[in-house]
Amino acid sequence: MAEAFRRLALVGLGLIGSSIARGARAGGLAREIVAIDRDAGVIERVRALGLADEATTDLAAGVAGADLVILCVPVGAIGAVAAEMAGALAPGAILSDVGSVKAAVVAAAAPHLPEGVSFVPAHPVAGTEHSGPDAGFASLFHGRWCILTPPEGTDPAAVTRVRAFWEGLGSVVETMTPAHHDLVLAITSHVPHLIAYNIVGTAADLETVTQSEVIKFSAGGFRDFTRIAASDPTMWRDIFLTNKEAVLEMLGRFNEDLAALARAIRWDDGEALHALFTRTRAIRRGIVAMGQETAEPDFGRRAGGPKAAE
Ligand SMILES: NC(=O)c1ccc[n+]([C@@H]2O[C@H](COP(=O)([O-])OP(=O)(O)OC[C@H]3O[C@@H](n4cnc5c(N)ncnc54)[C@H](O)[C@@H]3O)[C@@H](O)[C@H]2O)c1
Ligand SMILES: O=C(O)C(=O)C[C@]1(C(=O)O)C=C[C@@H](O)C=C1
Repeated sequence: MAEAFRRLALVGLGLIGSSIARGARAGGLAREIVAIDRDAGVIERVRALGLADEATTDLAAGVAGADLVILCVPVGAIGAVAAEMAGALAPGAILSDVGSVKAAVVAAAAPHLPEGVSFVPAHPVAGTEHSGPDAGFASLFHGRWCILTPPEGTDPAAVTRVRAFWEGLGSVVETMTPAHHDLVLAITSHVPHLIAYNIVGTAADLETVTQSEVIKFSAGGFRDFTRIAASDPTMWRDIFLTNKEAVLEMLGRFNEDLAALARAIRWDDGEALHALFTRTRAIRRGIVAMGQETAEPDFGRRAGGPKAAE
């Protein structure tokens, strides 16, 4: 079993921060857990739920003496939080985060970090459409990827400890560059969310279909989109604004393929439609056969999700 951290400081006790708190406690991954959130109401809930040994809105006091600090705030807030707490970090501490975008997080946080603090950015590829400390659960990361993107020159011992921490939470850990991470997640997570936000918005705007009809007849496919489109607005605004280039690149490809589909429909090209739908069905069946519903495309690396890789 991984060596437990002495004092784990979690900044931001929403879905992800509170799931880490629950999982770290269940797995004995930290001797002491301190919860820090700028929202006093969240701190109150953390206390009521008994998620941490200490809970505070005071960032500097909370991170003082911690040997692992994990930022679990929206991506757009990470730079400011890193700047505010930098002076309070203990020498030898490891700083990490869980942001859904990595290059922008590294650029925003790294310049503020004092000598002797190792930075090991992480992204657990697991979540739900819910937010806040009540939404978290200890098994959220079980069997799910956690991607580490340590900047060049990061102390390998710090990377090893963060890897062991995430494995202790049940994740399967992989390391890659921030730029590669952002490209992969643009197509597997960010663009799908954009599509969901867009289709639900379009349906809600239709003049010939009233809001109540959208709700009444929503079933199957559309209902799945509404779940994703219920995801946190602040979190997703920040993701799109900080992973702009990769999202626009993938959106460009998506738009081209969508135009080809529209053309096939217009010109009664049933063969083209059938060929694509057959290919996509085989992809889904392959994923299910591997026992991993949420496998990532391999981008020339390897096919399948964590379970397939085991
Ligand atoms: N929700 C998901 O599915 C998911 C999955 C993987 C990673 N992430 C990433 O995890 C991070 C947190 O997401 P979440 O879903 O837990 O969000 P959340 O909205 O549930 O929680 C965020 C918490 O951060 C707090 N916060 C915001 N700004 C702060 C600041 N400046 N100082 C201190 N606390 C602050 C908020 O009060 C809130 O309690 C984001 O960076 C997101 O990209 C989310
Ligand atoms: O399952 C969901 O609800 C999610 O949106 C989780 C999801 C994803 O796209 O898979 C969303 C954002 C995160 O950065 C990681 C995971």
